[in-house]
Amino acid sequence: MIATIHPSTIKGTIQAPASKSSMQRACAAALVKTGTSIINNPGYSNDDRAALQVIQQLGATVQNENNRIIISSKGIHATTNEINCGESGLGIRMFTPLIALNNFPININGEGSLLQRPMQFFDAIFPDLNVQIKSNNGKLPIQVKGPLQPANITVDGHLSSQFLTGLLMAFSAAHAQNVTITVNDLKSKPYIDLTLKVMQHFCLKTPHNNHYESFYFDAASHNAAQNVVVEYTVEGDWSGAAFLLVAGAIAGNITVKGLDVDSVQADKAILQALMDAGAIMSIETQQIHIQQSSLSAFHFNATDCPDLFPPLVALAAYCKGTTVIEGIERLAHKESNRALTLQQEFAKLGVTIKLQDNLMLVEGGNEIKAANVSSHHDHRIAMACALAALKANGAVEINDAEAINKSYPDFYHHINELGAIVSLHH
Ligand SMILES: O=C(O)C1=C[C@@H](OP(=O)(O)O)[C@@H](O)[C@H](O)C1
Ligand SMILES: C=C(OP(=O)(O)O)C(=O)O
Repeated sequence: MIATIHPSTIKGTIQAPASKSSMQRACAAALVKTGTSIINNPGYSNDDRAALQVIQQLGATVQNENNRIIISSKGIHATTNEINCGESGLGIRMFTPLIALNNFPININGEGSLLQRPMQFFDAIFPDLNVQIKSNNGKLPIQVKGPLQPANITVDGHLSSQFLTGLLMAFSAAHAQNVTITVNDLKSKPYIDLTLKVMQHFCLKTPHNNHYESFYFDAASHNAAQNVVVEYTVEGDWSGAAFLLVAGAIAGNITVKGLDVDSVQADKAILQALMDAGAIMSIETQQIHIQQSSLSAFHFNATDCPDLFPPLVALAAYCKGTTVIEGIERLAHKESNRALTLQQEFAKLGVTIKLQDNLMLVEGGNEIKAANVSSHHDHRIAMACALAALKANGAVEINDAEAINKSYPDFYHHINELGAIVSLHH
């Protein structure tokens, strides 16, 4: 699909999408909990759909009912030996340790960019947890045979927090007692806060977090709250809403609803970047108002919130001066190599991006040019280019525009509802 975005001004009120980080964790927690769980405000991005599929293959039943999902689980009992996690990095890294709780061989695969993303963490750690693993040189497909048994281990957290999220869930499911996961150099820390928060909400045994350096499951035995029906409301998504807020700062006068300013989501940090850029905003408990203003270059460290790079680059393109964003090492293994794809596609829009050590330097404030760009099948690159288009000197055509379905299927509709001129064609 091609999305053509014409120069536009946007105004009005819009609801933030459901967070796939919150939704996918809720699916996993509902599977681990046993009994009945109710999920309100469910997401329906491709990653969310993949998570619902996986928990059913692991024995849960899922019922859709008027904007809520009812999940029943009797614990983890795989009903198949072939599980596909779609294109979701979190999905595969969170569910693989849960899949490994079964005692027979299961093949795990994925789709699209996920086939290129690193999984060697599992090759390194699983033998210490009684899990036999065969991988394709540290990539998909992989085969695991458990059952996983919690043990004291030391893991490397620098590549991704997602593997740790999976281990924390699986240790909890296996009723870990008196066991510690030690983590070196953990990145994306707030995502672990979200994992622990969801685990707690679902009454799962939750470890003590010792400054993100170790996670200790104490000696207490945990009686799963089988008969308690847990109700969970999926949080509004700061990662997707970051694109709306930046769109507002570039071209708007808009209000975004449904975001929790007290959320532990990493990408809530977009507010700081917008303030540093001089955006005019009013932040209230349940809504954020933001309008176009003159913007200036800023300095931001995105090491722990790497998904903000694409909207930050679109913002920086409209900020006078050179914006510096730290943390490009975190971008190499996302849906695309995002430092390079941002550099390549924004060059077509007339924006120079330099990559220097761990820094990205964006030269902003010049006219954005009409261009034909590619998403590289990366949802966040597609959305970043759409924002850049809002005040360009002509239309911007985005190829492979359907990539947005991975996290934010309503994105083009939402900006169109706000008045952006968008045409979608095949
Ligand atoms: O746990 C999560 O929900 C996520 C963690 C982050 O990954 P890393 O921990 O690999 O940075 C983030 O980039 C990803 O989009 C979602
Ligand atoms: C990298 C992302 O997701 P995941 O790692 O879960 O595929 C993302 O949403 O930008």
